[in-house]
Amino acid sequence: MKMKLAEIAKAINVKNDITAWQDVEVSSVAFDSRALDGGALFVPLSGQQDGHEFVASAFEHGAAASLWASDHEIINQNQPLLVVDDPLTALQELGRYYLHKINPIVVAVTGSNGKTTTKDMIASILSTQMNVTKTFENFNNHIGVPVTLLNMESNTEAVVVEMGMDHFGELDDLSQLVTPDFAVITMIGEAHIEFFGSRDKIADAKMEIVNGLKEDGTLIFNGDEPLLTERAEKIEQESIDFGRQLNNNLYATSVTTTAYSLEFVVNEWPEVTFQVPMIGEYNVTNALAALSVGKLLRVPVKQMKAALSSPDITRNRTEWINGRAGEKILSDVYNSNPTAVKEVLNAFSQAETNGKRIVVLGDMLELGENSNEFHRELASSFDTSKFDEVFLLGHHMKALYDALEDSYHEHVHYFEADDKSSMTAELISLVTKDDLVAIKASHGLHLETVLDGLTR
Ligand SMILES: CC(=O)N[C@H]1[C@@H](OP(=O)(O)OP(=O)(O)OC[C@H]2O[C@@H](n3ccc(=O)[nH]c3=O)[C@H](O)[C@@H]2O)O[C@H](CO)[C@@H](O)[C@@H]1O[C@H](C)C(=O)N[C@@H](C)C(=O)N[C@H](CCC(=O)N[C@@H](CCC[C@@H](N)C(=O)O)C(=O)O)C(=O)O
Ligand SMILES: Nc1ncnc2c1ncn2[C@@H]1O[C@H](COP(=O)(O)OP(=O)(O)OP(=O)(O)O)[C@@H](O)[C@H]1O
Ligand SMILES: C[C@@H](N)C(=O)N[C@H](C)C(=O)O
Repeated sequence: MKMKLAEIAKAINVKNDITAWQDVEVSSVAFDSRALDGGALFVPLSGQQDGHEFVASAFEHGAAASLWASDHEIINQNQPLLVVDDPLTALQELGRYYLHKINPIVVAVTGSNGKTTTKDMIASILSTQMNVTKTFENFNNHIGVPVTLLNMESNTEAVVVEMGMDHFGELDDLSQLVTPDFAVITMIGEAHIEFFGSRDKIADAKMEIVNGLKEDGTLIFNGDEPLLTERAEKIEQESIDFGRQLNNNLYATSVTTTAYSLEFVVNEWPEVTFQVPMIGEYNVTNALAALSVGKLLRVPVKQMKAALSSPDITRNRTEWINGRAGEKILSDVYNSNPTAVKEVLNAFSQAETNGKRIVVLGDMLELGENSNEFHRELASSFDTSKFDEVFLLGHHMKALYDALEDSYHEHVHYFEADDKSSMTAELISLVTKDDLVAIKASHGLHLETVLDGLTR
């Protein structure tokens, strides 16, 4: 973004006189003084600490201006400060203003699983013929979405916005903020079910993404999910479905999978074979969602095929990386929930190896009162013929450990959540160059530290 403070002051109803700084130009927004580009507009947000404590540091690191909450006493009157009631609200209002100024096509993506991957695939497809801005990594909430909007360059033609939620009302707010032309729902799983109680309620919350959908907009949804099909039939806007069942608008045929790639044909283009360099048959479904958007925006199929053959995918989403001992690690440590774990284990079990298949799982969080049952149920994905060693970390994984002990004996290893170092040490002692390791846990377990131990 490039805007002068005079324009920003009007857009977000600034309380103070900024005439002295009206021609100061900002070229980005930032909420962390430790990670900002020169010329940024700093937005002091409240977390464990008050972001206002870091405004001076932001200026030292090159910020051109900063928002400032009106209930905070101004310490330095000589700096370009824009006084507002609430910096977060001001950030969102500025995002809305800038979105309407640039006026790109807006694609919003949500779903229990597959949001980030599908967002990346859509952006790769649209980038073959448009200037595209997409959500940075997983910046998908009430802070991340306005930051995404404000990251747009002035020539942006399409913005692909990932939208996350873990409570009712959050997608409503985000959808009303971005007013999408296309709203994509990847699937309904059990992520954050602790705050909803059922998948049915999760589906209700996910459908909030339609609340801001333009009248001539389109809902693109996973037609294999009855909870979505029954809700999509009730909306006013157009809706089209995708999925593996043959009654979908777009579906895949002749799918072949390896540990490193997927190959499939889609009903709409029987003469084309798509290749995606990723593991996990669920990524065929994500690709079908992305192809649905590309088709609606008339991207030529050859361009879509090329885009999916080398998509720009965010890290730590079922990606293969090399371990220090020569092993190959399937890293999926950003987050976890039952459907995602089952999908990854299924894919991992098909990966060829002359060595051992080692599974490392950390707790799946926010699953509510049935959490232990969700963890115990993962046992159905295990078989000593598929996986040779199992490492489990965290309080809830004890339920899975108890379920596997009789079949795995000394080949199942349990560790408390605060004992990652012991698990890492035992893993390192066990792994050899021919082995494959799959590693997955909820964000809160921070298994990336175990990954570091295996790769550094
Ligand atoms: C408010 C904020 O910025 N938080 C970030 C901060 O967390 P923390 O509370 O520790 O901040 P501090 O108290 O340390 O500092 C307060 C502020 O001061 C800034 N600051 C600090 C020190 C300093 O030297 N200079 C500074 O400027 C600091 O930046 C704070 O602004 O730091 C964490 C570590 O970097 C960040 O992770 C944290 O960011 C929060 C989580 C955030 O929301 N970031 C968004 C940009 C974002 O989109 N993050 C996504 C994850 C979003 C997510 O969890 N999505 C859910 C679904 C939606 C759930 C929704 N209900 C929700 O609440 O999010 C999902 O399941 O996907 C990401 O990071 O991937
Ligand atoms: N369509 C899908 N169906 C089921 N599981 C999926 C699907 N797509 C991805 N996954 C699983 O979810 C994990 C996270 O994928 P991705 O980051 O794309 O989803 P996300 O919705 O952004 O997740 P999060 O909300 O945790 O960031 C993958 O590594 C895989 O285990
Ligand atoms: C990323 C964040 N919203 C999230 O999903 N947290 C869960 C509980 C986790 O820690 O994995």
